[in-house]
Amino acid sequence: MTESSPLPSDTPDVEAGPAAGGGLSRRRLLGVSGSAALAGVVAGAAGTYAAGRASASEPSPASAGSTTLGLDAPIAFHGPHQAGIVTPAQDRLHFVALDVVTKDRAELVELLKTWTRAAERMTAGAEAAPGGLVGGGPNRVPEDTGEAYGLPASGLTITIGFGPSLFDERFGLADRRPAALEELPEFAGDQLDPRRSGGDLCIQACANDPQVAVHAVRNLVRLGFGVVSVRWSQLGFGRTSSTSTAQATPRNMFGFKDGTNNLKAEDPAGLTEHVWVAPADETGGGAWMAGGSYLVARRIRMHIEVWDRTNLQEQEDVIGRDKKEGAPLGAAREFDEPDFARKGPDGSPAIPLNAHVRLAHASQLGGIRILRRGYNFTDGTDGVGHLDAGLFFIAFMRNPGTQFVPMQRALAKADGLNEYIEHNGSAVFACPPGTQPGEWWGQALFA
Ligand SMILES: C=CC1=C(C)c2cc3[nH]c(cc4nc(cc5[nH]c(cc1n2)c(C)c5CCC(=O)O)C(CCC(=O)O)=C4C)c(C)c3C=C
Ligand SMILES: [Fe+2]
Repeated sequence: MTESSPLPSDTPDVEAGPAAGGGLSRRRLLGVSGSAALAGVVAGAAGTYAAGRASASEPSPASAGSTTLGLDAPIAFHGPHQAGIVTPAQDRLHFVALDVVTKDRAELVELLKTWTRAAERMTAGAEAAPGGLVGGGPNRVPEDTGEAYGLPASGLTITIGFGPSLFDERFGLADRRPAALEELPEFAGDQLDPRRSGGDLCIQACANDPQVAVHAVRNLVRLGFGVVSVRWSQLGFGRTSSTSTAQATPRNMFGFKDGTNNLKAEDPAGLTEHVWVAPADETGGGAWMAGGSYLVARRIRMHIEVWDRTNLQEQEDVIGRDKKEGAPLGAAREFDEPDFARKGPDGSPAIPLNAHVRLAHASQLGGIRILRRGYNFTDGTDGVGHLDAGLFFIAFMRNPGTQFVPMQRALAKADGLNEYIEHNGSAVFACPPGTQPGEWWGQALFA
């Protein structure tokens, strides 16, 4: 975190990614004096990364690690899409859903402008506002809360979304609500808690340092005092997806590799087809959402004490992959294609009919895919001796009604996992496209 006022000059045609493959840190940025110099460093670093992604030196999945991915480095804020969607998933999450408490449209617009400027700064490794920590002098409230001062940018991304409830009568947005932005229907088995669901706005802050992610949300909430109030929030301590082939697949709280067959940044055709809203999408929301994406969040409690008393064969049958390697049952390696027709030694399907990966696979769902970007969570205990732990499921897609909804319906109906999990929070948001320098989040929506 630095004091200077960066104006990150990004490469608009490059997907948001680590702006410096070699680990540019806030400590190194601290050695650069002046905002122009800092902006130059960030811009140059972005160029380095853009060149590196296509080069032969890109890390292989096996070698992907903190050094090669530059986990301290800043991620480019500007671009055609918001960062934090196909950005290689960072390790930590702070997600917050907010309600707008003002009735004044102008106040909301002003906040979105202020938030955009603060997000540009914080993702570049700077304080939320110039002179944040102490620059206002002893008689003023500091403009930055301070807990990330001296920490590197840590790959921070801040992604904003607009919930269906924002498009009611309050702000004159009713006729701008995309048809795709509907509250999710109730699914079989849902145990949703309204205190963990919904919201007018969301902010997803991801970083490789939890303090940096929490600092980002805290400062945006602080800036929104009197305009927005926090409805619910969720911390995530470990990613449960890979969104880049350069990342090793992480494990979820059931001990299984999660994110193997995910959409990845290196598959632009797949992202165009399944993730980014196209200008011509009739349900997408029109021009203001083109290049954006829809975010579905589900807080899924995992009954790990029950799972931990379940034998390995049953665990693998429920998922449809082996626990150690992550290979589809009947195959040998993690990235082998699942063969759903294959029979096991006893003549029954090698991947059971109610296995999670069979029911969620595109081949069983008319080609539907989503980009998963969830996090493990543990929120203490439930008062009767069980960990309140699970998966904070986040997924991005072009249309929740034709992607998440049919997929979750299929899972809710037959998934063997249902015995071990419970969905207790739910929300959907429209994440507008990325911004260019000088623009602000949602500018085209409020135009
Ligand atoms: C509606 C979408 C999904 C929900 C909800 C969901 C919950 C959930 N998943 C796991 C664990 C795993 N999921 C895996 C694969 C997988 N999951 C979904 C969708 C949802 N999961 C998809 C589309 C896929 C890919 C299927 C395929 O094409 O093969 C896997 C296997 C590894 C992988 O490919 O990621 C695991 C493990 C849990 C524990 C969970 C709820 C708590
Ligand atoms: Fe899954």
